[in-house]
Amino acid sequence: MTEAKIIDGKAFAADVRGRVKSAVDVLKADHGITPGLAVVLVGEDPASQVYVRNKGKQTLEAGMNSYEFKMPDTVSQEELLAKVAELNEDPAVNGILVQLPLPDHMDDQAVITAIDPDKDVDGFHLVNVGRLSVGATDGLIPCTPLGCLLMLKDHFGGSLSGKRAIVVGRSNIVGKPMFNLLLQESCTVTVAHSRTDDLPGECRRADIVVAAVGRPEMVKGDWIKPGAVVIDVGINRIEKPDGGTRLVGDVEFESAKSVAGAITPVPGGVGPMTIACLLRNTVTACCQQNDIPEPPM
Ligand SMILES: Nc1nc2c(c(=O)[nH]1)N[C@@H](CN(C=O)c1ccc(C(=O)N[C@@H](CCC(=O)O)C(=O)O)cc1)CN2
Ligand SMILES: [Mg+2]
Repeated sequence: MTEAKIIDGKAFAADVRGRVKSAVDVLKADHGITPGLAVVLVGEDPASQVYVRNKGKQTLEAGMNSYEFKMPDTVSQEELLAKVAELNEDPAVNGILVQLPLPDHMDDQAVITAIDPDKDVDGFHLVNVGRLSVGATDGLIPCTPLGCLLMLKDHFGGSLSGKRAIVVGRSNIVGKPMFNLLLQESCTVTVAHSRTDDLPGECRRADIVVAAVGRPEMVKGDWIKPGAVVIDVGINRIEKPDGGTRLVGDVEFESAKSVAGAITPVPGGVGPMTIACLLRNTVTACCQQNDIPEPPM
């Protein structure tokens, strides 16, 4: 058995960003419009600070306007909601993202609900959840599942029709939207979770495994059907024997790569696609708000 193809998420994301930039160039040249993305960060979580900085940097590199708002973790939910309301009304802002997780004293869903669904470039608003579940074409799709789908479609040369897929994990942010996207692509989809009976057996039936449980290296190589495509959404920091730390996914990479047909690594797999798809969603939102056709991306 040959080793799996390693899907290079970094290169793939760079390619998506290049296509987003070309689309932005078209919007500027043909319509005089520059898309704008507003990102709100509450508190000082170190990982969130890095993600928000990268979002701002990549937004500018794609030729779009970036607006960054930092609020202390002592800010009240009312103050955050007032900021969201202001961004909803700002015509220069086409996309709004509130970085998660929010501090404990805030209700994530209440904040997401306050975002104008047409500017909800995270795709987390109930209106966008509904649009995705009925297959509407005007919805905004959550960035991480969209990134997974783009990589899968590329791998299979476009069509996923008839593939047996399993999504391990049922979160609102990844598992459930991933289920809907794969179903829309005419896959036969199983959603597995902590109560699933015989999880290894369920995984072994799948041509596509999307692991999004948040448990380090839980999915083992002998759970994978030979030749299957494995998309690892997990980002888990674990301790090394020498006391340092390293990032691992939800899949045991070494054992899985000798069985799978293709596999995404961690880091450098799905992660970079999240921000690339955020930029893509911002262009999509901008085109929808201005009633102009979306340039190919
Ligand atoms: N409002 C949102 N909050 C959060 C989201 C989101 O999509 N919307 N997703 C995550 C964080 N996130 C972006 O916000 C994100 C996570 C990871 C990566 C990434 O590129 N990861 C790298 C590894 C990075 C590292 O070394 O730690 C990789 O996997 O290669 C990008 C964006 C939660 N919050
Ligand atoms: Mg609309």
